[in-house]
Amino acid sequence: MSTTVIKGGTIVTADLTYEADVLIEGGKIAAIGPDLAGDTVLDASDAFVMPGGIDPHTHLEMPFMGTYSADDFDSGTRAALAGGTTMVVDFALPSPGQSLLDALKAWDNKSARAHCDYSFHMAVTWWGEQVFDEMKAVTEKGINTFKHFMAYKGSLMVNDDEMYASFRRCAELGAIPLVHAENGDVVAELSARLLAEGNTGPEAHAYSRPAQVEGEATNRAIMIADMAGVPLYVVHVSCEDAHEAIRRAKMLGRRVWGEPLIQHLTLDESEYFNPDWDHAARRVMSPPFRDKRNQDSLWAGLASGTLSCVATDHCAFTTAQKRFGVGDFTKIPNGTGGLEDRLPMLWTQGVETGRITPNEFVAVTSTNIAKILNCYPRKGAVLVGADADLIVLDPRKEKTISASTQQSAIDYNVFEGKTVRGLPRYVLSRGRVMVDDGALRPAEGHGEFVARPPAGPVSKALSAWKELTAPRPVERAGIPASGV
Ligand SMILES: NC(=O)NCCC(=O)O
Ligand SMILES: [Zn+2]
Ligand SMILES: [Zn+2]
Repeated sequence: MSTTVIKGGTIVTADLTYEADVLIEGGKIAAIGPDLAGDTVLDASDAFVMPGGIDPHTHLEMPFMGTYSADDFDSGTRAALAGGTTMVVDFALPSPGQSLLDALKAWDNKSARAHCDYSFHMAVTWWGEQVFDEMKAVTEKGINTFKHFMAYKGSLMVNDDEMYASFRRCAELGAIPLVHAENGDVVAELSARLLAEGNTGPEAHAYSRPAQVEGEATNRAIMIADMAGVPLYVVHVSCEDAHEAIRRAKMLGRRVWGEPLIQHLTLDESEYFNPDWDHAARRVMSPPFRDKRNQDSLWAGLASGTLSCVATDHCAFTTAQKRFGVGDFTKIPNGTGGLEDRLPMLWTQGVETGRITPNEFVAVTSTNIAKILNCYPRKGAVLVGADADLIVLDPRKEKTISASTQQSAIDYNVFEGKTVRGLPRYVLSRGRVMVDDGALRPAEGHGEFVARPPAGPVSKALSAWKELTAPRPVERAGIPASGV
């Protein structure tokens, strides 16, 4: 079997920085140490060898708001690899009333084109006995995360009773619920009022989703998860109100994780006031971009560990698709891209500025989520036996982001014109060189599904604690527990 060696680099993991070569055989890391030899040699001098990025939040070819997101598993995973991401986790989305297993089949078909490894979260978009039953079958297929939308009233949103029932089921199965935390009832009211008052442009999207709707919903989801006895993962945390709820819960020992997006960390609400309608509409996403105070809160969360992972929520729509909402901001498809830009943007605006360390960079782009999703150390690690999903990141390699050179299928880039460093010299997916001296070498269909079993360490520990502290009847002499 032929071997590859990455030579002369500095290995950076979530907790260590040291010089060593990495030997790869059969798609796995076979040895780490000095003076290793292999059939193919990749030069990592003056560069960092890290676990490939894992993006836990993508929507590829997703049916949404009357259209489909424009990047599919072909262009989406090419974009991922070009930016140093070697695994994506996409959302299988049953339409209301649809079987979860049918939705999974549909996502399975789409993912056949993937260039890098992938996994799925399952969305709970409606509730009933069938969903309850199928959740078990879904976990048996290697999916241990279930997403709940607290917004998008009338389409994807679930109510509190449904969410509580689903969270209880997750607790029984050792699965983890995810939430999109915005108060969908309030958003619907505000949107209707704004439209009635003649606020029809993309800036009204931001007015309709103030930080309070996110803070309220985040706190509510945390409390419901605590009552259901299950950990909770909050996607796209964009503001201090939501971060504060997560921080407070963590300090009380609750098992909650928060995921900011690279867009919310680096782009602000002024984008919505741009006089060019297309410019503003291209940046419409939920939650919307916020002000500097909220951005500072997210950066502080990454540095302090109260926020855990940086994702993209990559859900890209073309300008033509965005124009569905001319005259009515509620019809602008919600979503932005970012898969190719997440790592270089975070390196440039996070590590180079000193907001986070290189080790924290690895933690929040790869290792933390691999642990949460229960696929560590197969993914997210530079360890003997781990999948050889690796990047050789060159801290001096520089580019200016431009839609004209991106892999994504859309006609613009929300980071257009930003100069970034920390680009991949090499990217390996299970040992196969996908980016070679900076050039993408795509391999459609190379990507494999990553099964993630339930009952990971945090789920197990929390169930043990909840069992130990569960309500119990008090034994009283002479008084029977049940009536006579
Ligand atoms: N975030 C967004 O605006 N679009 C994608 C769907 C979602 O995550 O809410
Ligand atoms: Zn969302
Ligand atoms: Zn999303």
